[in-house]
Amino acid sequence: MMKKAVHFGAGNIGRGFIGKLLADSDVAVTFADVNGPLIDQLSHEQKYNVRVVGKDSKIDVVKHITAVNSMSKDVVDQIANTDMVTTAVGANVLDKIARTIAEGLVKRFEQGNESPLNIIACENMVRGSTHLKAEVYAHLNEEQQTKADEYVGFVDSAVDRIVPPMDAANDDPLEVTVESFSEWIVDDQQFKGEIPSIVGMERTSNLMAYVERKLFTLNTGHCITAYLGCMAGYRTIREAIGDPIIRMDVTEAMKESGEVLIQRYGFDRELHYAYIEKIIERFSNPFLVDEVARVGREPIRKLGRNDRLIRPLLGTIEYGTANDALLKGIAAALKYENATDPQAVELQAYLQEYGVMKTLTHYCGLEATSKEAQSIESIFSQL
Ligand SMILES: NC(=O)C1=CN([C@@H]2O[C@H](COP(=O)(O)OP(=O)(O)OC[C@H]3O[C@@H](n4cnc5c(N)ncnc54)[C@H](O)[C@@H]3O)[C@@H](O)[C@H]2O)C=CC1
Ligand SMILES: O=P(O)(O)OC[C@H]1O[C@](O)(CO)[C@@H](O)[C@@H]1O
Repeated sequence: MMKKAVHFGAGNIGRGFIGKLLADSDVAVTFADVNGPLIDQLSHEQKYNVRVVGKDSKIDVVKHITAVNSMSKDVVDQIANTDMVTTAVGANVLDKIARTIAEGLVKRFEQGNESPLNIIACENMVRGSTHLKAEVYAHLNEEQQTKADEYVGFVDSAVDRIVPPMDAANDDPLEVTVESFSEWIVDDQQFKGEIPSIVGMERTSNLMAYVERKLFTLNTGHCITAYLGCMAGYRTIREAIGDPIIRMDVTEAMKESGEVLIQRYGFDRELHYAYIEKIIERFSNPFLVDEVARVGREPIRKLGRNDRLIRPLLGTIEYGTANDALLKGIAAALKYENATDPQAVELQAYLQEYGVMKTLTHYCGLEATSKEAQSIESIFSQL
C-alpha cells in the first residue's frame, strides 16, 4: 500500500523540496498549511509544477498530493493514520504546530494504531525535531509520552536547497522554482520501525557534523552576503556576491567558520574549500532571483547564540582561530535595516536605545567585556 505523509508548510521548501521528494518516492502527501487560498488550490489541483533551474532546466510535475488547513480537525485525523510527518514552516512556527501534532498522536493511540510514525522537522535549525519533540511532549500525559517513546521517532535532519519565492512566469501560483542542487540528510539513529526509502534522503549516524556543515557554511555565508549586500545597496544575492569585495569577505567568513568545522569534525580541508566554492557558485545562480531581504530575514533569530553567525564565532574562540571576517559579518548584521521586517525594526530600535555592546549581550549572549564584542563595536562604527 502507498505510504502516507503529512507535511506542514506548503511554501517554497515544502512544495519545492520535501513534498517533491516524498511524492517522487510514491508517498501520498497531504500538505497542511494556514494559507487558505493555497490549500484550496492544492487540494483542487492535486498536483503542481516544480521548475528546476540550472545548466539543465526542466519542469517536474508533482502528483499524489492533497492539502488541508493545519488548524482544522482534518489534520489531526490525518496524523492519526499517517506514516510520516514532515515540516518546513519556519523555526519559530514549530511551537505553534506542536499541539496539533500531539492531538494527532493522542487520537492515533486511542485508535490503537501502533504502527511506527516518524516526524522530521526540515528547518534551518540545529536539531529541530528534538526541539519539536519537547514541544509536543508538553501536550502529552505520562502514559501518552511512554507510548510516543515506543512508536514515534523524532528524526533530526539537515536540509539544503535554495528555493526563493518566484513570480510565476505563467501565472501559476502553485509553481515553485528551485536550484538543481539538493541535500536532505537525516539521523538514522532516531527512526522508529523501518527507515522509509525516500529518493534523495540520505542517512547518517553523524548528523551534527552535517547540520553544522550546512548551517555554518551555506547559511553563514548567505546571510553575510545579504547583510553586506544590503549595506552596499544591492537587491539580490547574485548582485551582492558579484561584488569582488563582498565575495572575498564572504569566502573568508566561510573559511573561518570552516576551520572550526574541520577541527571539530575532521572534515578534509581541500574538500571543504571545494564545498565553499560550490556554495559561492550557487549564490551566483543566474536563474534564481533571491532577494537580500529574504536571505537576511529575521536578523534577531540569525544573531542568536546558536545560530549561523555567533555559533561559528564561538567556535573560533574555542579553537583560537581567525575570525576577522565573521566579526565583520556580525557588525553588518547589526546594521541591517528593513522597515518591512519586524525583527530588523526591533533590532535597530534596541541599538538606538542601548548601543552595540548591550545589543550583543541581549540578542547574541556575548559578554560586553569580551575582545570579540569590542572588535564588533569598532567595526560597526567604521562600516
Ligand atoms: N527556502 C529555502 O531555500 C530554504 C528554507 N529552509 C527552511 O525551511 C523552512 C520553510 O522555509 P520556506 O519554505 O522558504 O518558507 P515559506 O514561507 O515559503 O513557507 C512556509 C509555509 O509555512 C506555512 N505556515 C505558517 N504557519 C503555519 C502553521 N501554523 N501550520 C502550517 N503551515 C504554516 C506558511 O503559510 C507557508 O506556506 C524554514 O525553516 C527555512 O529556514 C531550509 C532550506 C532552504
Ligand atoms: O530560511 P532562513 O533561516 O531565514 O534563512 C534563509 C536561508 O535559508 C535558505 O533559504 C536555505 O538554506 C538559504 O537560502 C538562506 O541562507
